[in-house]
Amino acid sequence: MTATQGTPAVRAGARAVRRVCVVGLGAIGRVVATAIAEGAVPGAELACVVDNRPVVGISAPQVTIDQAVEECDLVVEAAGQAFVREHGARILAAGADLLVASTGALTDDALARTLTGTGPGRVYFTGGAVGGLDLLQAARSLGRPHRVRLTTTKLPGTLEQPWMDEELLHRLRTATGPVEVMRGTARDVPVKFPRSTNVAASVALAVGDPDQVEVSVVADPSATLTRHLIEAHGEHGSYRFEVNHVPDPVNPATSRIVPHAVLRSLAAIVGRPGQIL
Ligand SMILES: NC(=O)C1=CN([C@@H]2O[C@H](COP(=O)(O)OP(=O)(O)OC[C@H]3O[C@@H](n4cnc5c(N)ncnc54)[C@H](OP(=O)(O)O)[C@@H]3O)[C@@H](O)[C@H]2O)C=CC1
Ligand SMILES: O=C([O-])CC(=O)C(=O)O
Repeated sequence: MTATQGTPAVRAGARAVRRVCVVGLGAIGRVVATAIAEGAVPGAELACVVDNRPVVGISAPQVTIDQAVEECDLVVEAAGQAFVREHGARILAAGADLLVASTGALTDDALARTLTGTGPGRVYFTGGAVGGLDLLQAARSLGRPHRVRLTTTKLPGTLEQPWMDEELLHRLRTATGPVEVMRGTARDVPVKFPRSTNVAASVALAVGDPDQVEVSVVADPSATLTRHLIEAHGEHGSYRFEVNHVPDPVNPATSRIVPHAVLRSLAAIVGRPGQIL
């Protein structure tokens, strides 16, 4: 480090307030954008928003994604896996960082390679609706766990998909108790339920291997709370994290906690001196 680089003034300058764009102003993005605009995240200001539909009630300009990459230096994605696939690399190449909520996109090895190979922007993901990922990530350095399992239980209506046949849809719609609608790995499942099982991909990112995470997706008409149960066992220990979330009232596929998890992730990325991060 040179003498100039080491001066407090220059170091403080490197921590300029981050100009944030929120993409997707739905259940997650609206809460996130509103909080940033209100100054709830020290170190971040809301520069602009991007959405497919006209946005009202947010005090930042709505722009195209092309304009956004010019105007911001951090994009918070709350739009969907397709957005990450389509625009992720361009955002990073333009020099903006990307905080991903739709982590299911990242279990595509080719896309993950492209994103990790593109810069100077950096890719972050939020833990979103699940907890314990920091510990699973830490445990990884002691060796891969033997078994990792995620069981996600949601209201049947939140799990209906265009690819489902009549028989499965009928089972979902007439269920009087829990029905397993898919069993697979964290590589297969988030692709099949792109708006409902990103959590599987988030667990996989923590564990380091989507093929190692066994996932069971359960529809349960009595699941007024969305449940995610993570179980991991290895030589170094065993872990069990269970969360039960109130769903968002407008989009019950998404848990109400998720925008707040995104805000927490953002706060850690843009953290200011004077905060314990
Ligand atoms: N990591 C986690 O734990 C979780 C992750 N998620 C992820 O976050 C995403 C957003 O969730 P949520 O807020 O509940 O979803 P919503 O459907 O409530 O909102 C998404 C918004 O993004 C818009 N949108 C979609 N695609 C684009 C695009 N290419 N460009 C601009 N705007 C776009 C949608 O518009 P339109 O409706 O017109 O397409 C909609 O307004 C989910 O799809 C899911 O992938 C969700 C929950 C938990
Ligand atoms: O919000 C949740 O509980 C989980 C969710 O939709 C997802 O992972 O895509």
